[in-house]
Amino acid sequence: MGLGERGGWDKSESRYCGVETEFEDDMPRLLSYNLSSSGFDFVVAPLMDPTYRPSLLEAENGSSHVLPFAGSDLVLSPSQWSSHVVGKISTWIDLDSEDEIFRMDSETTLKQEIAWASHLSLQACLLPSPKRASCANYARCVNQILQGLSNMQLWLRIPLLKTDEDSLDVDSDDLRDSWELWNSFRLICENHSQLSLALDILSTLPSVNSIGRWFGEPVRVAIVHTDSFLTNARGYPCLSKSHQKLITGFFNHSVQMVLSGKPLHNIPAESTGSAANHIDKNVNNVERHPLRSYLDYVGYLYQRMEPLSEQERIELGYRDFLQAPLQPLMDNLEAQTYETFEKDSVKYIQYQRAICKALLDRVPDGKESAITTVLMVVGAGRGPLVRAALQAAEETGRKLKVYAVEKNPNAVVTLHSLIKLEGWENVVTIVSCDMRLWNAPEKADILVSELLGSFGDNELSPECLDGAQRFLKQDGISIPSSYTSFIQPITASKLYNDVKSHKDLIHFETAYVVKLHSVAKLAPSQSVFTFNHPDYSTKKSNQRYKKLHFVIPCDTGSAIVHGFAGYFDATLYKDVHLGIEPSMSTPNMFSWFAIFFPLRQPICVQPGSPLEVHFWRCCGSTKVWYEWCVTSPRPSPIHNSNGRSYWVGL
Ligand SMILES: C[S@@+](CC[C@H](N)C(=O)[O-])C[C@H]1O[C@@H](n2cnc3c(N)ncnc32)[C@H](O)[C@@H]1O
Repeated sequence: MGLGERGGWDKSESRYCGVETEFEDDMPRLLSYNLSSSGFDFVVAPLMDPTYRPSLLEAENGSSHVLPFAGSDLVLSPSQWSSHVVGKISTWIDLDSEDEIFRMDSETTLKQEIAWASHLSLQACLLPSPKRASCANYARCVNQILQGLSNMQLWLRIPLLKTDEDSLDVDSDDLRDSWELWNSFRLICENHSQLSLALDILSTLPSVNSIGRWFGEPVRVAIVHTDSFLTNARGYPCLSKSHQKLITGFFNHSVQMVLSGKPLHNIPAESTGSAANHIDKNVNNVERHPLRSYLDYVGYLYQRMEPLSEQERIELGYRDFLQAPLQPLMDNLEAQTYETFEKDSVKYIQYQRAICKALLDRVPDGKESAITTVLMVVGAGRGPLVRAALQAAEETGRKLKVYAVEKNPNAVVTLHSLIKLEGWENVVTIVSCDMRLWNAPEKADILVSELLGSFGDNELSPECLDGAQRFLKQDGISIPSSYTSFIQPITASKLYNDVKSHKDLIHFETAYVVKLHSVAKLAPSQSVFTFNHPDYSTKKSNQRYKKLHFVIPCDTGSAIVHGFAGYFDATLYKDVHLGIEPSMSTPNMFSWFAIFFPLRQPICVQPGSPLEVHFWRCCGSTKVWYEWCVTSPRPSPIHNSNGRSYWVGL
């Protein structure tokens, strides 16, 4: 059973699907019935007889009773318990009941069952859904248990439910938005990383926006009820298009499935065996598990998914993994990093297209042999942009003189051998120097650079190009000619917990490079800072300040903001752009992941009411840094004041 976090969707893995069962005191029988021939990977089974109440038993037997657990620990091997059984905590418990005896019984039972599950080394227990909106005592007790828990996960069961605001009485006590229930529970439990979610998928689904929120939450399992299934023309269970999309989304996020409920479909006794039918037929007439056709359908949805591309496979290990940002000026990149960049052919194709257009604008047709364009690649690395420039010259028939300027002496070694190998000695001059300090022997027509970070200007492209602008002709062209950063609020429980695990302020005030995956994007991104090159304005400054208002769509419901995802888009030249802002990202380009600006305290936002955010780009004599804060719906502290935690050295 892949109950821990899986790396992600992978066709070579077996699927992980469990079944929810009734209490059965013969555990080995329960397992053999549901697993071996029936195809499930694990059972979600009650650990204790549901008729048991501590107070009744104590009254009858005093304290010397044996708890009515489902068999002793000896009935299964430790690995069977741990791989094939998820403990289902008694559903009758209500720790917020008005009835004190019942409440005490509930607490005792919860603790006894979890203690037993820990003794068995189960990987997870399913906690029943809170019975009421006010569930402080339940959450308090679970939090207490979490403090002493070794590795086990607690999956809080929550129905996937959100009603339209106007479809309920104002005074009704009915649950309107189950996310609120989850949110208050996990806040009381201080976002404990071993508290996660089991979502009950019902026959009616909430809006797409509202479902989207859950993808930023720690959903471990989706419990699909048989009554959520429709019936296809052949009498077999199937799911609506929106349910299919949801289940596929869960598969993509390593969420396991559990089937629950009684079979509601009368499967035709005889199957035709038609190839068009996706259901795996029981040709041998062996008695089938009553939920087998439901399991087959879920398996079919799994198999039907597009396999991951090679690039996605490579990136699997980076998903939702916080990476320390680069210090590109202070540090020198390693060969391995250059190699990764150089594999991204899409990036260089875009640069080549931009350089072609610039060359054609610079040198009109008919003047090809009369004019030599001086092109400088500043920050040339190991030479891929030099190659792109020379290919553009060949493509357009323009004559080129190239300077390759690079401050990393190790990359310069590679540049020298590349130029020899390619026979570019007569066209390319290598300059081993920081572009801000170089005294160029002549001025450039075209200045080509790629000094961009995930947030555009965060690797100090503006400061470096300010230094290089001195040797660009007055009418010269900079590629890129501009770049803009973007942010959007996100729910990102995993990232938040990872930042929090460091237990210090520094980590909450650092921007991380992350391959975002299990996040909910709560509103469209908005532009933050733009830089244009060249920039001859007299009051030029690279300091920036921007105030932004995000509005969470009304049908989303309330949501929690753990921080901001950051992106960039760069205009290389005219209509040639390159970037990672999701709505206009360059397809198949992989050089940049997004950036993540965390918040020290997650902020809950109501739909329709604005989230006001401030971002500053600050510049000192030795460093550049960002500061950020939220002012509405409630103020947050300023993050990274004076660049005390995170900065980029000049
Ligand atoms: C992101 S890499 C790009 C390398 C290469 N152009 C490519 O596309 O693969 C940026 C390069 O610029 C260099 N660099 C950064 N700041 C520089 C500066 N001020 N002067 C010269 N080179 C610089 C770095 O050492 C690094 O090799």
